Amino acid sequence: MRLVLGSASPRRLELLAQMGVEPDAVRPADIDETPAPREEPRPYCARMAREKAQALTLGADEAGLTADTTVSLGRRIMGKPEDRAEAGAFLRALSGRRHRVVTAVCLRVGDEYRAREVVTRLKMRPLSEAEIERYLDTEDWRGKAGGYGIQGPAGAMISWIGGSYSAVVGLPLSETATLLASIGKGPAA
Ligand SMILES: Cc1cn([C@H]2C[C@H](O)[C@@H](COP(=O)(O)OP(=O)(O)OP(=O)(O)O)O2)c(=O)[nH]c1=O
Repeated sequence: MRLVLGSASPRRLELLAQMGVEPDAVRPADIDETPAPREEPRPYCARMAREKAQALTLGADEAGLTADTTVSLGRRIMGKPEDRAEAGAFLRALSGRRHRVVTAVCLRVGDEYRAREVVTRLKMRPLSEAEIERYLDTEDWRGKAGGYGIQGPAGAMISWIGGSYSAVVGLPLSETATLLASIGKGPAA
């Protein structure tokens, strides 16, 4: 069976490569990422991963892998910031607080959807306004949920993590390996 990665994220491709998996094709799935009224972060994230999988066009011999990463501060959903001002607002809200990063991964095989969700807890140390502005200047926040990337300069802002580092970066390696094993692929096959 061929594996199609339904993602435009270079991180997801790299994380697959880290476990020795190279997809046969990469087909980014474009969906509407607007949360529903009062939708909570975890169900929202699971719905996004599933809708990305549903949006994929797959051949009969193809399985599709998609994922979604969402930062959650209490019930608040923080997706990819629209602009610098929104990234700054996210960071000011996260500064000195604990939050969660939810990553949902979905494997579509025919009309069957096999899904996993991973919740990682993190603590961001208090950030000064000057530090936030310097980070925003790096542009590293672009395209990253919550307006930060733990794998870049923002790694120095995270004082504690409980859960899966790879899930925060975009793909939980262990759970993805389990899903891929169900189609005979990856390190756990
Ligand atoms: C919190 C955090 C998120 N991110 C990234 C992972 C995801 O790429 C992004 C969240 O956006 P997503 O909507 O999950 O993914 P995407 O739009 O980049 O790609 P696609 O939907 O095509 O798969 O934030 C980091 O790289 N590091 C981090 O520390």
